Amino acid sequence: MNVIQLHQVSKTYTHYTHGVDRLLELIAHRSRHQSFIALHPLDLTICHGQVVGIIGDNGAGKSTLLKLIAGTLRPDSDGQCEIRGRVAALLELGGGFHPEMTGRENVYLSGTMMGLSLEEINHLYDRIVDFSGIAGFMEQPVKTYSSGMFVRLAFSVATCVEPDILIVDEALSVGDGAFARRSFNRIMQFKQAGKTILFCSHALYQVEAICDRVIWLEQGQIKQDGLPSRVVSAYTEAISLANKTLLQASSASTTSSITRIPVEGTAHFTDIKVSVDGITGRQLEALSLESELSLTIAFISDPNLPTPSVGLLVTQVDGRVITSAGTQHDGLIIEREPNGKAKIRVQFPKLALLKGEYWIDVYLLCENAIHVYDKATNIAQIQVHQRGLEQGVVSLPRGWAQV
Ligand SMILES: Nc1ncnc2c1ncn2[C@@H]1O[C@H](COP(=O)(O)OP(=O)(O)OP(=O)(O)O)[C@@H](O)[C@H]1O
Repeated sequence: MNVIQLHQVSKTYTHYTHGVDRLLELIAHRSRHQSFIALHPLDLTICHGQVVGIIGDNGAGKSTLLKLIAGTLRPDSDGQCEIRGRVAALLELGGGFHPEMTGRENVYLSGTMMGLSLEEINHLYDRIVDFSGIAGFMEQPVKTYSSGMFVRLAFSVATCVEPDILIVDEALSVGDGAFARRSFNRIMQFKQAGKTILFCSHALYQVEAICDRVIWLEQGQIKQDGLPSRVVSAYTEAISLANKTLLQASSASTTSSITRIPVEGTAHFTDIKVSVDGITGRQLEALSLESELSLTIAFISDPNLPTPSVGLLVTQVDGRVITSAGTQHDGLIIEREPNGKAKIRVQFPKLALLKGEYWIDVYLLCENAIHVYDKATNIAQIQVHQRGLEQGVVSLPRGWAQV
């Protein structure tokens, strides 16, 4: 059954160079704006129970598309959006909340706007507050909330009202780690319960892990729509070279041996060392099929959490993933100290990469290797040299025979 059906839906925004132009336009009845097509006319059908990821560069039109589906934005006049079922959307921080009203009042307001009766909201109220974890702030105006508190409450409302369609726009990247994990688990429960989910994120790994269909938007048009593995890798290939040119570790914790105790429900790296043939560094040289690449990875985690898993990616300069490895996939059971600390090593003897420049990204993930607790991207750059003329990026183990 189709629950979302868009027919020739587009969105054009009006851009004014100066704020005052809007007023002058009204007074003088002369156009002082430019029209900007954020979304070109598109047709889209989403079936009940599909988990659809929306990916694309900044400004590609992802949020615009989600807002049109959520009904918080009107399409241009020719388009038609048909939506079946109750929609709960987490689109912008505090979107739908009234800043002057208290958390409690906003819960009732949001519930009413989603079509719930007073009795239904009364019935759900404690559950919403309980999941949000901000019971002590429900009588305060939400304008006093931090961004994390906004997300907590908005997420609780959106998911406790049992929507048929859940729309999540990057919301999980805000909020603290423990809540991010809980909300992630809740999304997975929705998926298991067969709900329809639209999930927009720049975290491609998560999109691929969660979704069963991915739509790649480019400059307001659907560039690809299909299986996550295909669409995500096509998108990754298209991401510009510029993304990888700087040696930047995205997590400050990667090499600095920080051992602060993690917040409840979270985990983070405390140290990552990358070495080739015993030399440790962030810019390393290796000899194809001879050198040994080794990573020593230390992390600390809330001891009450299931033991996290660790994954790594070897990528090329354009972001293309060459290979990956993970403790969960490889069946390593990491042993932690009672305080939640652990240290592991992975070795790649006789490095099978051929000549070229490679980068290493390391991820600290939940026990199912989906939710990301911490990441260290571009943690090291490996320049691989080779003796022979073998072509490509990897050397496959092989056997030749005369037959
Ligand atoms: N209210 C608005 N008024 C004018 N232009 C807008 C408005 N909202 C979005 N745009 C423009 O429309 C384009 C698409 O924006 P949109 O937020 O949908 O992109 P996105 O793919 O979600 O980007 P990001 O990944 O950065 O969130 C952008 O160029 C943006 O500047």
